[in-house]
Amino acid sequence: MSTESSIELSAVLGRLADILQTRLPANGGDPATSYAAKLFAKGPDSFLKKIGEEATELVMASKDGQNDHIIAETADLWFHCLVALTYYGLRPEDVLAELARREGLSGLVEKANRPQS
Ligand SMILES: N=c1c2ncn([C@@H]3O[C@H](COP(=O)(O)OP(=O)(O)OP(=O)(O)O)[C@@H](O)[C@H]3O)c2ncn1[C@@H]1O[C@H](COP(=O)(O)O)[C@@H](O)[C@H]1O
Repeated sequence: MSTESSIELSAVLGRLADILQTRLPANGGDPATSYAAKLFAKGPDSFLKKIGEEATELVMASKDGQNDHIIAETADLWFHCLVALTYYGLRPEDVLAELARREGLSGLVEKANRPQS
């Protein structure tokens, strides 16, 4: 992936997070006109349940192997994850920073170095 498209990726997520911020009850989000505001008004169980559902739908779409369906379900999952991040006062940039921190660190090595419990 080129640097340009990765910058656009961050920009899209950042813009969506900015919009979600305006949907919080404290910022005047209106459940009558906004799906995100409706989720925030209902409370965390509403969007946490959606994350579970969308993850399951992504698994099923992946099993079917239809790319457009996989993309749509991933978008739904990412959207609801962003709703959760916003609710908990976090930003997509926080997640991207964590992924950047992990860059080049093999998952196998990281797991082997975890403290024994
Ligand atoms: N990216 C999205 C987005 N992706 C998915 N969705 C909604 O997420 C829901 C997904 O739920 P399902 O597919 O399960 O549909 P459903 O079964 O009818 O949903 P439920 O009734 O079970 O809740 C649908 O209502 C989609 O429209 C989204 N809603 C909003 N956005 C973005 O968020 C912005 C703010 O949206 P509002 O808060 O509605 O103004 C929009 O401008 C968009 O950029």
